[in-house]
Amino acid sequence: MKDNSNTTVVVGMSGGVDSSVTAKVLKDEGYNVIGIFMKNWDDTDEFGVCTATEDYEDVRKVAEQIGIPYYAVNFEKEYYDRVFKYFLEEYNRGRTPNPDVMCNKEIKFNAFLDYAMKLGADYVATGHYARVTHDGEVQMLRGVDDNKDQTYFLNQLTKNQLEKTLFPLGHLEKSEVRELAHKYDLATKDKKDSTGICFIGERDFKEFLSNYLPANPGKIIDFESGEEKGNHDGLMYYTIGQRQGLGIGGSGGPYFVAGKNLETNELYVVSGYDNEYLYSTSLIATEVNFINNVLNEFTATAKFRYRQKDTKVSVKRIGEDVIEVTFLEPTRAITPGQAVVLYDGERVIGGATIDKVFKNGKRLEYLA
Ligand SMILES: Nc1ncnc2c1ncn2[C@@H]1O[C@H](COP(=O)(O)OP(=O)(O)OP(=O)(O)O)[C@@H](O)[C@H]1O
Repeated sequence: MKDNSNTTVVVGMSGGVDSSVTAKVLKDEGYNVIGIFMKNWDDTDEFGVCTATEDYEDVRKVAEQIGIPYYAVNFEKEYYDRVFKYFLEEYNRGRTPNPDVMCNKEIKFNAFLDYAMKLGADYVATGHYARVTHDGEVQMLRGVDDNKDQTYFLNQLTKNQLEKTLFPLGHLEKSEVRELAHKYDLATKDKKDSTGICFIGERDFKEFLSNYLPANPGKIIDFESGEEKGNHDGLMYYTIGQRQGLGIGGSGGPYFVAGKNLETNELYVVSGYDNEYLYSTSLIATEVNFINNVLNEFTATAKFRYRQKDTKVSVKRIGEDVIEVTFLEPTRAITPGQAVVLYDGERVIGGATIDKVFKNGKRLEYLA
């Protein structure tokens, strides 16, 4: 086996099963492993109890079981400035941001990675379901577990960041990771998977957001007939294509969110899942990140949201940081603020933020 004892890896340990197994696997491969827990959000509840304390307690147990040093660092300020502010600004603009993408770009593979490098680490590792190849030019590949692949959220990582990153779980299925946790009897072996917003966790989203942005109720309008259908609680609570939570029934439904008008504070809905107003044919995206070099025009497959099959697209660079993505077939519920992630088979080409959406060359202004 390769001698890894001179290679130091800092593992981001969340107190969850995936990062526990990550640390164990690397330790067994002979690396010099350090576990670090990040605290990026003050989640003290109304009783003064902080749930991060429990997670850190799990990090301690696992680190002691596998025999690695561990500690906690605080990036609350970085998280607030670089992720949370952006998150609020995007909602304010009527868009649906993706805080997990920003969190990976700015915190896990930036603030945290820098911190690890200053400690003298050669690599950072996380329990993400993705693969990175280091022989030859660095490339990012999808995780082999189709159901867990997290490359959608990692699309903003650059070659420089990936060169210093290991994803030891990328070639495993989630079920195999659980089995390993059981085999090694790790303290987190039966811990439930976390969901929710990166570092902020699971909460009542509406209530949470209303603490930061004033909710401004307004009218719900049938986009096709102009008819008033009811009232909404604030445009920020709705995303394109959504059905649930509109609170409108009656004739003509079911209704789906088709757009927003920030000036009049109106929410546009249309009737029927497959309504033509929910479909578009191309988009313009900004904040483009290509991991490896690309041509100015190429074909690829794309994901426009996390849980979605790939769609065939053609891509054209139209500015330093701007691409135009044209879909082979009209596509439903393309949402400004979300990421478009481009793939060449298993390989991640890169990603960008959806900015403007078009149908047959005409901009869909109503999407906000
Ligand atoms: N608080 C944290 N401190 C350090 N690293 C973290 C933290 N939260 C997440 N990470 C790292 O990011 C990876 C992906 O995070 P995500 O929130 O998707 O967790 P997950 O897939 O539920 O994994 P886990 O089971 O390890 O919590 C984790 O496996 C871990 O390596």
